Amino acid sequence: MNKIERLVLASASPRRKELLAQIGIAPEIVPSTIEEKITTNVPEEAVMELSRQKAEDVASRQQPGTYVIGADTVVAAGGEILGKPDCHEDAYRMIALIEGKTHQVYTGVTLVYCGGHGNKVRTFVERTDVHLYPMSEGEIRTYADSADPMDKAGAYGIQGKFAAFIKGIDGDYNNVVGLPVGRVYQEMKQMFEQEDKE
Ligand SMILES: Cc1cn([C@H]2C[C@H](O)[C@@H](COP(=O)(O)OP(=O)(O)OP(=O)(O)O)O2)c(=O)[nH]c1=O
Repeated sequence: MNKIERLVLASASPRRKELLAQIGIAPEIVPSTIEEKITTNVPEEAVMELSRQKAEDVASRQQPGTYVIGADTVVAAGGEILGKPDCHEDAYRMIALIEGKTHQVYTGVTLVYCGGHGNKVRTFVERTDVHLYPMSEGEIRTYADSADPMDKAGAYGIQGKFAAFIKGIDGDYNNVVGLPVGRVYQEMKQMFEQEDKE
């Protein structure tokens, strides 16, 4: 992992930056400015598609030798894909849908290596199942009216006050917070090894 000439995180999410910092990676931050477009109802495919759009948008403005990381997180519940809520009412609706049950969190990640002769792209998706305790109407209302849900997929943050309602998870915790850093590291390592062979 010491061969990176330049690493760029195509994300405005402070959580993703912190998760990379936790494993000793300090990328430059260049958030993507594209309008995100989903062309599928399958959550795994949607997050991979969006992570790729973000990473490729930023990669198109980078010098050769740069690695770019793009990511996207959604919650899937009751056949619906839940992104960030539009307003507090929307947050209430999302939390009422997921309380007392199990839902899935998917994060799609795309790594782009900007080569001199075209880019190399690697995309993958990580899933975590999250089990929630039942919530009263008052608990849903208080949480939905707070600032916490507004910038988060599914209208909750496992890392904040919402922890009071988390019964357990199956899978990677960091994936729920927005970036499965263990998997990202392993995939980057494989990408570098491939570069070395070529
Ligand atoms: C479910 C869940 C999501 N989230 C966050 C992770 C993501 O930052 C956010 C989902 O929005 P995203 O669109 O994936 O990312 P973003 O808008 O924050 O940043 P960018 O598009 O620039 O990359 O929800 C939590 O922080 N905690 C949680 O428990």
